[in-house]
Amino acid sequence: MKIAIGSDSSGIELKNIVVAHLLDAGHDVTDVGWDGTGEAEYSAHYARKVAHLIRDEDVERGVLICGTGIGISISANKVRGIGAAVCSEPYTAQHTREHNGSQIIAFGAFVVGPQMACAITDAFLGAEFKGGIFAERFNLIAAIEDEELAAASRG
Ligand SMILES: O=C(CO)[C@H](O)[C@H](O)[C@H](O)COP(=O)(O)O
Repeated sequence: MKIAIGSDSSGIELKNIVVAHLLDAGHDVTDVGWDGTGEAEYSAHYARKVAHLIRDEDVERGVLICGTGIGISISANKVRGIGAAVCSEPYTAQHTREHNGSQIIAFGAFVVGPQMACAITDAFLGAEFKGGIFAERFNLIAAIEDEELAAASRG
């Protein structure tokens, strides 16, 4: 599977572990940084890069890591059509793909250790969107975004 991954400075050690885990499993991984050189950007920067790769269909799924997973997931969710979910265990990671159609999983390096991070990632990648009633619910969420954008453009 084609997967993009990004983190801020707080998440870089865990990101490197997850990247190695994904490569071991045979995935095609695009690491958008931080790369450990120079000064790291705030997590929003890496969130946007991963979200754009998903939006442009260059990759199928994304993984984002910051200290808590919160700032980086909120940032990714600002990109139209993107669903990024913060998860601290595998059940929620599987569920958010199956029920919410999330394309990105996020977690915090201050919150989960390497084994849990890899288990969360595996559960997310192993799950598929169920469609049906969940597609109808997905569309209800998407409608909020569309209507808010339309309202903002009307001023
Ligand atoms: O982006 C975040 C929160 O919104 C992250 O959790 C950060 O990693 C956290 O705030 C720590 O930041 P720092 O600059 O690495 O100390």
